[in-house]
Amino acid sequence: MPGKECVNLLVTTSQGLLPFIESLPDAVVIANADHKIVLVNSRAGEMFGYPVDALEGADLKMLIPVHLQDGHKRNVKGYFRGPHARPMGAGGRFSGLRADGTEVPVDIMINSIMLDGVRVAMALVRDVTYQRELEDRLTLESLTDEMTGFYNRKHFKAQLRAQFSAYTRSGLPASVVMYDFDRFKVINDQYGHAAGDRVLVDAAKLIHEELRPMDVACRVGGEEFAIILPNTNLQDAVTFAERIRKRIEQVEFRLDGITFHSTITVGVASFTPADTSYDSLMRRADNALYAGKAAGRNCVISQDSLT
Ligand SMILES: Nc1nc2c(ncn2[C@@H]2O[C@H](COP(=O)(O)OP(=O)(O)OP(=O)(O)O)[C@@H](O)[C@H]2O)c(=O)[nH]1
Repeated sequence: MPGKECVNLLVTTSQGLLPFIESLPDAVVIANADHKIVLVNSRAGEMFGYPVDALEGADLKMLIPVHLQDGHKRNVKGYFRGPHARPMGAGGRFSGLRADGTEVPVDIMINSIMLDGVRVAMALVRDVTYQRELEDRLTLESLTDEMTGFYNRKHFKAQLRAQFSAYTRSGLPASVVMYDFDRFKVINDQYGHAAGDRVLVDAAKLIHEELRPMDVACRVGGEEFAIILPNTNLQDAVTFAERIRKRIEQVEFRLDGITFHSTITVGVASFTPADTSYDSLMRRADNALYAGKAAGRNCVISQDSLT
């Protein structure tokens, strides 16, 4: 057969290959076209929590989490139709299944070899728990406002876009509650910037207590915030907005023995059938907020009140 894979194809025996795969720092799992494990190194046994002889001869699915098993079996079949060296999972995230039922995040490189006269796939499996945790932390940091712990504007837009898709697909309602602190400049001027920061941080904690797990609280500007309330109609969003407005109004903020108060003005908007993108909802929430400022602040205005 012509082609690169044939030039590189390793032809060997289990006995000949074993010392080499035992010398590798990664787990090695070799499987045939029938989805059976034919050879593993002891590192694979350690990684997956099985004795080596419990793995050899077993179905490969015992190392694959249930939700990935079907796709994996199809991929193995496809692989044997045109085997070549490549990473598995095509840039996606893959994980293995340990004997104790936990998952181990892995990166896998596969190649085809001839082993004991049979074409098999040899997988080098690397535990990437540390890298995945780091990746997840960096992703979260890139979407989060450090001061308040709320998400940032970038995440707000991405989430609102996703909510708009869900709304257009299935009519699932969603609302946005946008709030801005009143005369915040006065707090900064009167008590100092640290006092202003204290208000932003403590108010975020307090509002966080009012959220459901599905709600997405974001800092969209200096002292401007927006909360996405999925599966929430305008009336319920207004009730929520009124609740947080009252909580902020009642709280006594403290810094270095000094106490002070603050209030917020809130604009509320929900998707409507006329919306062609999430932008129009944002505009309505913004307009409602500014109508509230014009009306004297410390109040909740919904899109229904806009003319
Ligand atoms: N302490 C602190 N102040 C901030 C932060 N971000 C923005 N600000 C301040 O927030 C103030 C916003 O002022 P304005 O836009 O005039 O609004 P305002 O004084 O709240 O008045 P209204 O919104 O009209 O009620 C400015 O003084 C900003 O410097 C922050 O992270 N910390």
